[in-house]
Amino acid sequence: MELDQIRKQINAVDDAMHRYFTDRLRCSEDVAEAKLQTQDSVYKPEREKQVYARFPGDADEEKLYRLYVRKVMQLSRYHQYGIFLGKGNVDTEFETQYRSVQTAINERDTTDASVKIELTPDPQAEQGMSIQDMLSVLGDFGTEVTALQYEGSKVSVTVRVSGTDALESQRRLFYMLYKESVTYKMYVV
Ligand SMILES: C=C(O[C@@H]1C=C(C(=O)O)C=C[C@H]1O)C(=O)O
Repeated sequence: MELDQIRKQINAVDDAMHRYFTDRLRCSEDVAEAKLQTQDSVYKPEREKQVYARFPGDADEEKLYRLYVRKVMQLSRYHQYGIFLGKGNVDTEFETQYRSVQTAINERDTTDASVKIELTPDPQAEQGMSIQDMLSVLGDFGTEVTALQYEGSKVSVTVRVSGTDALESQRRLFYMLYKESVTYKMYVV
């Protein structure tokens, strides 16, 4: 088959995947609404395990599909955190930390600030993401990581935040890290 023809097929598959992805995200929105009603949490590791378990094979297609679905679920959670925050549903502890970072950035002469996030990821990822997942998500959304330190079970990630607008645009990302870590502290350095 001609390369052009195969690429047309790929485009058609991409169109279908885009439609399915959007459908899945709509379902995820409905789940978020239901969770908001019952004050339930976004991340459900047991459910995610069930999702993987439906595709248990050892073939490359199955293994790669599980990795793909992993990313899809990460984005699905990110989307749900957006819905939670959009409805003002945010943990007080996070809000306090976020506000003090905001104030500190406001009080600076320059807009260029570094925010240090000290967190403890769950080694078994029962609570959420591993540090590798977190770095991957930070990278996905264009957050610049300027330092990374491992201190026992804790990790310190320093990120560049150029002003309060930049902070606001990263709020959801930081909230996701907060919700999916065992401990979380962020401050301007
Ligand atoms: C959609 C849900 O929320 C989260 C996202 C999931 C998904 O995208 O499949 C699965 C479990 C949760 O971590 C859910 O709880 O079903």
